[in-house]
Amino acid sequence: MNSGKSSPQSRSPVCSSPPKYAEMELQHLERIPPPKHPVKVLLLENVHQTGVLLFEKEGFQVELLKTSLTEEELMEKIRDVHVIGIRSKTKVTKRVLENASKLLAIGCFCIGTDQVDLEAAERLGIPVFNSPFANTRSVAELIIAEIVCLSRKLFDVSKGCHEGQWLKSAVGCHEIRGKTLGIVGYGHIGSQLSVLAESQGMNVIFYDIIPVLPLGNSTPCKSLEEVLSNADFVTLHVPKSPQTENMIGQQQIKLMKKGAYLLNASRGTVVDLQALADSLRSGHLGGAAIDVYPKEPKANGSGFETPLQHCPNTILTPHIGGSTEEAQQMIGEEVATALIKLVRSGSTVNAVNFPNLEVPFTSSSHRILNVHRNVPGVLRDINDIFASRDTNVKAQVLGTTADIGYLIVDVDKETSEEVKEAIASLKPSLRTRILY
Ligand SMILES: NC(=O)C1=CN([C@@H]2O[C@H](COP(=O)(O)OP(=O)(O)OC[C@H]3O[C@@H](n4cnc5c(N)ncnc54)[C@H](O)[C@@H]3O)[C@@H](O)[C@H]2O)C=CC1
Ligand SMILES: O=C(O)C(=O)COP(=O)(O)O
Repeated sequence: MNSGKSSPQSRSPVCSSPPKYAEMELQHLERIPPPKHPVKVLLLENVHQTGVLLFEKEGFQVELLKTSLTEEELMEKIRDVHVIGIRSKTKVTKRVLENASKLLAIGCFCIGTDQVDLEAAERLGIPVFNSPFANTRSVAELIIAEIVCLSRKLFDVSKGCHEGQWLKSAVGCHEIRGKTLGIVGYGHIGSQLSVLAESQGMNVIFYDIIPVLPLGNSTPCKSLEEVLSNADFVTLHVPKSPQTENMIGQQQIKLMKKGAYLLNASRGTVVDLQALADSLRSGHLGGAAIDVYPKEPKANGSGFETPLQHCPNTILTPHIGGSTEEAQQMIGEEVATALIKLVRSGSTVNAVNFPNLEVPFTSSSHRILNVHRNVPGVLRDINDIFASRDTNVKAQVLGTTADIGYLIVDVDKETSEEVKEAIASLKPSLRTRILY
C-alpha cells in the first residue's frame, strides 16, 4: 500500500497554481481566521493531485493512499482524521463513522455516494459532498466508443491480429447509424449519451422512473421492458439502489432482441453477470461491455475474476468510465473546494445529505456551527444561551432536513469554551464547533 505525503516528483502534471474555479470559490476565505488546530485530510483511491494541491495550499495535513481501505483498516485510520476523501470503492459504514469522532466532512471524489451510509453521516452531523457531473462526459464518450467496438467485433478481431490471425469478415458487423440505442436512466450521463448517439445517426429510446426532458428526437418508453425489447443496444445509467439491484437478470435479458448488446457502466449490482455470461455463450446476445462489477479489487493488480472472462465479443474494463485526466482534475478541484469551504466557513453548499447553507463572512464576528436533532425549541435554547451571556447575534441561518437542523451563528464576541459546552450539552445537539 503506497502511503505518505504526496511529493512533487510523485505528482502527475497539474497546474502549478490553484485552478480558477477554486481560486474564485476560496478567495473570500482569506479574510477568515485560519483553523485553530491542524486539519488532517485522508485521501484514498488515488484522488487527483489537484485536490491534494488545494488542501496543502490551505495548510492542511494530507495523507494520500492509492488504494481503498477495508472497514477494519478505515476504522483504525479514521480516528484522528478531520476530512476523508474517497472514490467509488471505499465503504464508509455506520461502524466507521461511529469511530470517527473528529470527522468533519466526507468527500466522494466521484458521482456515486452509495458507498457512504448517508443517513448515519447525517445523524452524526457529518456532511457528504460529491462531484455530481464532472466525469459524466467521460462515461458517455466511453459508451459511444464501445457501441462501435461491439458492433464491429473490434476487440475480438484485434486480439486475433495480435495473435497472428487475419480474421477479415463483415458477417455480424453493422454500422450503428439507424440502429436503436435504449438508455436506462436518463440523468446526467444518459442524457449526454442520448445527444452523442443521435449525432451518430442512432435512434434513441429511454426509460426513467421520473419524468425527464427528452433531448433531440429521443423517445421515452413507459417501461424497462419496452426498452429491452426494442433496442439494438441497451445501456444502463442508474444509481445503486434497492430498486436497481439485479434489475437486469435472466428474464430481462431474454426480452432483449437476439444479437442485441448490453452495456453497463453504472454499478456492479445492477446486472446478474452469470445470466449475462450464459446469454453471451448461448449466442442470444451479440456482445456486452461491462465496466462495473459486484465485487471490485481495492487496488490495481492481478487476481480479478468474473464469469464474463473469455465470453465472445465482450469488452471488460476496470471501472474506468470516469477515469480521464480532465474528469479527475475537475472532480479533485470541485470536491476539495467544497470540503475546504466546509472546514473554514461551515458552508454546506453541494452537500448531498445536509441542508445547503452558506453565510458570508462579516468582520469582527465569531462563528459557531451547531448540528442538532430536528426537534422544537433548539433555536430558542441556543439563543437563550447567548442572551444570558450578553452576546449579540449578528447573523443566524438555520436549515433542516427531516432528521437534523444545521445552524450557522455569527456573534459579536469571542465564544468561550463554556458557551460551546453549554450549546453542545443541549439534549438535541449532535455536533458543535467554534469556527473562529
Ligand atoms: N463507471 C464509472 O466510472 C461511473 C459510474 N457512474 C454511475 O452512474 C450512475 C448514473 O450517473 P448519472 O447519470 O450522473 O446519475 P443521475 O443521478 O444524473 O442519473 C441517474 C438517473 O437514473 C434514474 N433512475 C434511478 N433509478 C432508476 C430505475 N430503477 N429505473 C430507471 N431509471 C432510474 C434517475 O431517475 C436518474 O434520472 C451513478 O449513480 C454512478 O453509480 C457515474 C460516473 C462514473
Ligand atoms: O463517479 C462514480 O460514481 C464512479 O463510479 C467513478 O468511480 P471512480 O471515481 O473511478 O472510483
